[in-house]
Amino acid sequence: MSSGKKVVIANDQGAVALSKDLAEHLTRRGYEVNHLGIFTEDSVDYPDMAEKATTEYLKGGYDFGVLCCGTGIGISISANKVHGIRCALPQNIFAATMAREHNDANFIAFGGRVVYPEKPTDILDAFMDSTFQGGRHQRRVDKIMALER
Ligand SMILES: O=C(CO)[C@H](O)[C@H](O)[C@H](O)COP(=O)(O)O
Repeated sequence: MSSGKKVVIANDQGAVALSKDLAEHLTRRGYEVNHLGIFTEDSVDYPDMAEKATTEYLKGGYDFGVLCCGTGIGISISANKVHGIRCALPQNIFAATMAREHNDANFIAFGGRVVYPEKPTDILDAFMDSTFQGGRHQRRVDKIMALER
């Protein structure tokens, strides 16, 4: 993961308001945010947005990526098909912390039509303020990545 404070974010029509909130929050936290859209509720297909964001991320220089659709499910499934991407879909602050500490996730997904038990911005904070712990978790992440081959 890069040490740069740069994030790529993309969404479909199911999360226009949420992704705007998250992008603004990231900007307030000092991140350079590359928001690829969409910015209106005109219908797009979430795999296309996942592809755009992961392609941009893999060019390098990004700390992590954020993906949003109605549930977060379709866009995270799509992102996880891309070589080198580990996209988490945490349901709360605890899971977001673990996504980074144990899974070394490089993308986080949210659902704009989901009711979260905690503020999505707090869940995002937990993700970006946590660090991969390595050790036994490195072995498991290596095994995840070996599944791509
Ligand atoms: O991927 C999803 C579900 O897994 C998202 O919720 C999408 O945003 C949703 O499927 C889009 O639905 P829409 O009715 O076409 O807006």
